[in-house]
Amino acid sequence: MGSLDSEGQYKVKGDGTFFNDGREEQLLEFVQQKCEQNPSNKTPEGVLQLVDEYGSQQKYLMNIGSKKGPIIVKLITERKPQTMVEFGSYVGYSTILFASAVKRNGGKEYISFERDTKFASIAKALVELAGLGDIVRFVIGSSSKNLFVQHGLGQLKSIDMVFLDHYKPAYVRDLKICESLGLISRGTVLAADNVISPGNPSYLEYVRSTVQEKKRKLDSQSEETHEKFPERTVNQYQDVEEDDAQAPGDPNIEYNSYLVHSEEPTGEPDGIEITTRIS
Ligand SMILES: C[S@@+](CC[C@H](N)C(=O)[O-])C[C@H]1O[C@@H](n2cnc3c(N)ncnc32)[C@H](O)[C@@H]1O
Repeated sequence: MGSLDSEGQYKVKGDGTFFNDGREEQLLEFVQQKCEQNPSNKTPEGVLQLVDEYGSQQKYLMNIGSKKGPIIVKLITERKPQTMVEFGSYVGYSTILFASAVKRNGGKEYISFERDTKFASIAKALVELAGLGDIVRFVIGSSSKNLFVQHGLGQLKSIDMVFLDHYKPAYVRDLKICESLGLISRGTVLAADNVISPGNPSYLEYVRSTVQEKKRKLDSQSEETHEKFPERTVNQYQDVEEDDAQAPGDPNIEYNSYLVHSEEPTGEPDGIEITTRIS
């Protein structure tokens, strides 16, 4: 992966548009050109290095980056997941970084859920350039609906590790769907990005709750709301319809959960919540 020192930090996000303004197509062209000029770039490390180069020298990209990424690579190396699922591919940075680690550690499949067709096709092109087309499968559309679809088709039977990095209010909803579908087994590990920046209090509350607390909440039928998220986070994908696929979850599942502090590729403080099902 691209090893960036403090001088190689990504461009700051800024207050305006920070994605879907042509930069993703520009990135793909940049990486393709560099790979044509020098085919030795066509490896996971080579492609990630080029994406990092674009993010630090041209425009900000909402990738996990080279500071938080290794936290999850270490988990993959320790736990050796056979099947890993990711929510939110964007341009495929985390897909390449984590699928490469899954493959190195004997895993079979990396399934990446991405709502946006254009982002998914850019991610797919970069994954192919990185030589990981044999292990990565993209599922395009809303993650919540597609979890039901994939499960119904028999294409998703169990998950060993999950990386959550999509619409922040959907973390709890998709985890509950996975629980209800029986996809979360004892030992399944969840790694949730951005729990400090922009933050995800509802998710942290859910994975840190006791069985009794979850049962009480389910009994009182309290609804998930967007109240605990900054307006910018709720409206980030405002051009898409709100998801209606839901499931109650399994309150009997017990998790062990802890926060690992780290940084965004811009240097901004952030953290990853690591959660393991213990019973
Ligand atoms: C922060 S980016 C992902 C970055 C990527 N994981 C990485 O680190 O390289 C979030 C992505 O989630 C996607 N997304 C948002 N809501 C989604 C949903 N409900 N289902 C699937 N993808 C979603 C967005 O289109 C966007 O590409």
